Amino acid sequence: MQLLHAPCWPHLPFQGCKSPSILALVPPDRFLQLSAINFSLHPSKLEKSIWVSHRPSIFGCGSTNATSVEVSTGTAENDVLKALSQIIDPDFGTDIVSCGFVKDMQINEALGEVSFRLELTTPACPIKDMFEQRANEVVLAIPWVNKVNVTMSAQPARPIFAEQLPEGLQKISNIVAVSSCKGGVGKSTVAVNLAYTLAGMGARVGIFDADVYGPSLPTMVSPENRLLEMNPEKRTIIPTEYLGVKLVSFGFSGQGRAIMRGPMVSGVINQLLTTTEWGELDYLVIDMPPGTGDIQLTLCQVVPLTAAVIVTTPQKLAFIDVAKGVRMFSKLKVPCIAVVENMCHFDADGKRYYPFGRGSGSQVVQQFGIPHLFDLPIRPTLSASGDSGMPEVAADPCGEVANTFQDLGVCVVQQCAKIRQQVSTAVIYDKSIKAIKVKVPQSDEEFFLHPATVRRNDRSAQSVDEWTGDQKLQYTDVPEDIEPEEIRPMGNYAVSITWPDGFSQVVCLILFHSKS
Ligand SMILES: Nc1ncnc2c1ncn2[C@@H]1O[C@H](COP(=O)(O)OP(=O)(O)OP(=O)(O)O)[C@@H](O)[C@H]1O
Repeated sequence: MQLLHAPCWPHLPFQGCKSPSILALVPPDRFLQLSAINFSLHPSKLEKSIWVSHRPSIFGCGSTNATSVEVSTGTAENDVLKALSQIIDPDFGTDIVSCGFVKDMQINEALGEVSFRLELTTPACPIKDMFEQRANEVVLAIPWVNKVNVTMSAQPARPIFAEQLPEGLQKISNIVAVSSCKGGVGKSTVAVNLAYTLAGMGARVGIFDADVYGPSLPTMVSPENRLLEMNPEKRTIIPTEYLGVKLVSFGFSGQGRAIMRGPMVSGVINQLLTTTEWGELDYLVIDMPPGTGDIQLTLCQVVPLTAAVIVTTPQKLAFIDVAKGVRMFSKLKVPCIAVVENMCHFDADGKRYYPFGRGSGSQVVQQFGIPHLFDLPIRPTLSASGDSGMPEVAADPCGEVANTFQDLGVCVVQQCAKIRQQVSTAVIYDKSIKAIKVKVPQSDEEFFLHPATVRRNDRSAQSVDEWTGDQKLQYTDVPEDIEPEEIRPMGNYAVSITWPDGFSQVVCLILFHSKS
């Protein structure tokens, strides 16, 4: 049988990580052959354990634990859950109960009082008010209910292998790269205004200006403190802040523009990014240096990027550059979620002009299957606000530019949540048939794995001696009827399975390219 070739995920911090089990992602027909072969072996002989099929797809912002309705199953609870299941998350196309948003339900049947929490993965969820309002409405419509108390919360998804990341990055839920392949197309303008839009939506946000040669951030914002402070004991950098957004740029280091060679630049960027005390952030927006060379590649490998937004201008020539950027992210397995076509038109004398031509953005969208395209017109105010140190979306939050950024912000929030959700809905435990169910997104196909086999195939240091490779966890140590207690997504490409003995098994989802 032909073996499958597994590409590595260079942007994930696997180095030094204690060999997690691998849920390899293979075409469904391969899965059955491989699983049969693997599972017929004694676990000590297994190199990689479980084989699952999966492809990236879907999006939304609810909690990512699809099996976590924490209620008993009395009639009253069933009434409430049934009512709540009428509410469909428009992004996931699934009801909020199946999505696992409903938590901590408490019911006092005698008084007709119901309380529960709707847990989302991001405080910036654009439809959180709709969820809250509809949840109140549908539960109040139950005949025996007199009072409903809905609380909203957000449980930001933890980054993959958080403990393996540099300390400063450990509490950042989503890292979004804003990239262009040419300079001067408006990448920094988009990065800064996107970041302030996300902050305006209620998220905790940081901006990292990774352009060492020509940092734009110091011009575009006006923090009181224009120099980064160091924590001398921890040897870390404390970001400066403007209008509630944390900021780090080489331009705030007091060293002006850099005259450095590529490897030095990479070193400086990585040091700035990873030694910063970012604290808890929902989104870190990275204003990437223009281009697709070593500096950009190294940066992508150091940080676990959730997604990328590509900025371009309408010229035909720009298309070629953008294509390079999309290919770079694709190689690094970072999903490109949106293209912003900047300076696409301007309005004058009641007419619309397209000074750089039309169609390059839509060509990118079509050719590379990027789902969203945003047009940003030429606006003197956008340029002026950039130069004045006050982002346009903050200066004029109801203006046309702010509206476009609001749409982009909603897109980023939804896409980031969906990227995580695809992992959580890809792997869940189906208690009724006592099997770990693995769903192939964008298809009806599913696989069922025997929980004991999954547990036995763990390859972490707790189950296998790291030095000798000898099996520590013996086949008979795992009861045949073991059931997982919880399956949680970790970052884009892994789930953590908690077992009754408290052991937390990290299982990676890795896309396989079949060499058939
Ligand atoms: N839509 C727009 N309308 C008017 N001016 C704009 C627009 N977008 C960007 N600009 C202006 O164009 C100039 C370049 O923009 P910006 O610095 O964002 O580009 P960049 O791609 O980040 O450039 P670099 O690669 O050199 O950092 C800035 O002065 C900015 O204010």
